[in-house]
Amino acid sequence: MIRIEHLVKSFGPLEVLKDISTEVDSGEVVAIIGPSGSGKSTLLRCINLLEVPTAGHIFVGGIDITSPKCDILKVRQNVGMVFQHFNLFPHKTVMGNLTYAPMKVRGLSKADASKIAMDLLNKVGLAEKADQYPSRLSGGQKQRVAIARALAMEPDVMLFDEPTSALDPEMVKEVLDVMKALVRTGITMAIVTHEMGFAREVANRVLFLDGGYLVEDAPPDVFFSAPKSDRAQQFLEKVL
Ligand SMILES: Nc1ncnc2c1ncn2[C@@H]1O[C@H](COP(=O)(O)OP(=O)(O)OP(=O)(O)O)[C@@H](O)[C@H]1O
Repeated sequence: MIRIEHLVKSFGPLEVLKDISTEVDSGEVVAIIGPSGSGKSTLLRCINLLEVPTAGHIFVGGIDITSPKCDILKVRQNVGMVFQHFNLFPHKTVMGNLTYAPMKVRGLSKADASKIAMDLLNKVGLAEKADQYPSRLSGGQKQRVAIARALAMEPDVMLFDEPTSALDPEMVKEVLDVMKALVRTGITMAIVTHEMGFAREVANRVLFLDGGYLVEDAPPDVFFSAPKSDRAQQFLEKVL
């Protein structure tokens, strides 16, 4: 579903991703972990072109999204993203947040977009909040709306950039539970996370980045119990 070939990303003279190659199969769930500043968010953001790679290629569903001919809006339609700070539209209701892009970008009628939105709000347990504005919601509820909003575009791939980092501890579980339910639907997911227990439980693979290098790419049982590199061992000693 996603193939990354020799990806390099620089910000001016600073090379933050260094020759990264990996693949994510359809239905796979990949956790991206590593120390602060190692390039995790930048890697994720390259997959929907929020960051434009400096070199290398990224294929999503067989399409080279790094080709100059590629339509960025089409890519983003197929690759949903959930951010740490929710990024909901503050002046739209929950329903308005969910129906905006499906109507504007996918050209759905209001009735069709509303039906998809209501199904999703039921799935994330927030149907009764459809007419509320984001400012009236808790952080956990906002993040569940953000997940539903991304899903309303019916993407093939979902990207999560530290989706629970900005939440109070008691709200982390409700968001992780929604994500676990999503995993069971078989959608392809890439998740930058500091939640090691969650990564261990739901991911098919762990990508460990350090200093812009993809240092390890392994199943969670292997990575967490017997990391190959010193760098991953040191990291795990600090976080587990
Ligand atoms: N837009 C930008 N302009 C310049 N430098 C950037 C930009 N975005 C990221 N960087 C730098 O790239 C490096 C990698 O950042 P990135 O946010 O990808 O790391 P991360 O592993 O996600 O970190 P964290 O866990 O702290 O979020 C850092 O040195 C960061 O300062």
